[in-house]
Amino acid sequence: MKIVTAQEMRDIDRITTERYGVPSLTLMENAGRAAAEMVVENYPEARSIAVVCGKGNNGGDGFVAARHLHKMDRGVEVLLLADPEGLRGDAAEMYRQLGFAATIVKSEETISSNLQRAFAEADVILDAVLGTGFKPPVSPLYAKAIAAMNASKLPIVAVDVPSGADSDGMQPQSGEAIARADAAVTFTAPKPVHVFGDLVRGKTVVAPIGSPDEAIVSNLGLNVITPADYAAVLAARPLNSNKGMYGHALIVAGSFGKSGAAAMAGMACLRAGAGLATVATPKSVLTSVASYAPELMTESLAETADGTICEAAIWAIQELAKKMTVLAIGPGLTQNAETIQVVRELVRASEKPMVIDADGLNALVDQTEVLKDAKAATIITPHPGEMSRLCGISTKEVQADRVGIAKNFAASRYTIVVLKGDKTVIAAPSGETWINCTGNPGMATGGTGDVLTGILTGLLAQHPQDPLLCAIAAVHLHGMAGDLGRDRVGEISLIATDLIHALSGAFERAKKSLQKPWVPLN
Ligand SMILES: NC(=O)C1=CN([C@@H]2O[C@H](COP(=O)(O)OP(=O)(O)OC[C@H]3O[C@@H](n4cnc5c(N)ncnc54)[C@H](O)[C@@H]3O)[C@@H](O)[C@H]2O)[C@H](O)CC1
Ligand SMILES: [K+]
Repeated sequence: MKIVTAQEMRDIDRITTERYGVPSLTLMENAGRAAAEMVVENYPEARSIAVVCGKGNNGGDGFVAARHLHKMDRGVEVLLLADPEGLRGDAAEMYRQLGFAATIVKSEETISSNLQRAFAEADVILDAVLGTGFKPPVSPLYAKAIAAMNASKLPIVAVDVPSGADSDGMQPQSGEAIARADAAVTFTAPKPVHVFGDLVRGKTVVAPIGSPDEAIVSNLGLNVITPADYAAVLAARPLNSNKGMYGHALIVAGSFGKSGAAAMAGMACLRAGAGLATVATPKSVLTSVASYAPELMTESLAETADGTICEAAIWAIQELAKKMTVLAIGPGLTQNAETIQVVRELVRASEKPMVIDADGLNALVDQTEVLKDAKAATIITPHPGEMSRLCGISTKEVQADRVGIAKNFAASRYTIVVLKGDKTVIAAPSGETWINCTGNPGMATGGTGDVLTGILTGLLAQHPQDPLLCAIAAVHLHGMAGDLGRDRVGEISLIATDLIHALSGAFERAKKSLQKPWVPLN
């Protein structure tokens, strides 16, 4: 789903009205109704809602939401931070249609006590103070309103954007002058703040309000991953399926002391739906990898004195690869000098699509040209540290421009880059770029990267012709599995195998979300 700027959103609204004949008042009606539904869905127990409205169209959405909440038998108090006479256009019309009296709070002296009194009687606050029309700095009156909302203990649902936030900001935002938000509903398409702002604690959803797809255009060139973007991966299988239809993945992984990385990648690959998964691993660790799960096949490789894959294994791996659909190289390999040579030779010569991760990437430091010359599609999955080594810059520099760095590397090495971390970036050689919003800090634990490699390889085994589709699907599902695992065991106790167990739930959640009109971003 495209990310659009505030100005592009205004253009989309205008074009929707001018070219597609949808009145702007209808857009506002749909937006306000979605906001009311978001409150009820997220807080079904809430009996009383305080709707705080500014004087622009964001406030207009608030009036519509208030009318609908009232119709849904909720107690509603509208707190209008302006003179009703000063309302214009659609917002003025929606104010007229409200159907009950609003409380006008426009004095800086009394606003705090007025809002405190209203909040004492409410269960939820709907924040409709400022939206995409906000120009900093926040006026003193609005600043007091935002401070009062933030000081209350109530959950806050943001209409469009948390008030006071920069809609177009591409970095995390914080500060006193921005409303905190526990949930947000935005309209038509997400703005950069919804993806990069780190302002909403809970769910952010995008509600369609009447703009046709053709009207949603953006020059940002950035997309956020949603299940609809990888629906092909979620499709039901034909009844006459056999395992040959879902590919055979070869995972070259593991070393003495790191058998778990190989096993987790292999299991995640199977849980992602690969027909068959074979883990090729040094002789001395084969038994431990094989004993992890009976469904995994294993191949024993010649090894160095350190129990890592040795150069003599290259021929055997290449022979094996001939029968495979896809290859993954990296989890738990170590940086043994011989093993590094194995990786380089495999990447150089492979004729099958490849996922390269972890020590597979460390082996390519100063050798990244090999990616450009690869015979088949490659997907690399570096974390920021690995990316910094591949690019010869510091991790801090990578983190300061994650999108730019991933895009450059993808275009110059002709590879798909999955730059991991909070808000994983996926960049394709074509310039197409995706951002992921699923996942949580609990996933910062050993082995979650191996699980991602496994999921990605499993999807690629099924869809070898579409590596970008597999990359966006794998990253989104992996984050969702992390969220489901977190809901079960908590952020602190989450471990990588929880993600493997939760992957089936992630597939189910993604499929379910295809049925809903609202698009969840996280
Ligand atoms: N498709 C859609 O996205 C739709 C969105 N809608 C909603 O409309 C707002 C944008 O409305 P707009 O009137 O352009 O702007 P705002 O309401 O966000 O704010 C403008 C309003 O506030 C004043 N203002 C601006 N900056 C400040 C400031 N620093 N301090 C105080 N006041 C400020 C300004 O003068 C204006 O009066 C969008 O977010 C959606 O919620 C529509 O409903 C239709 C479809
Ligand atoms: K708002």
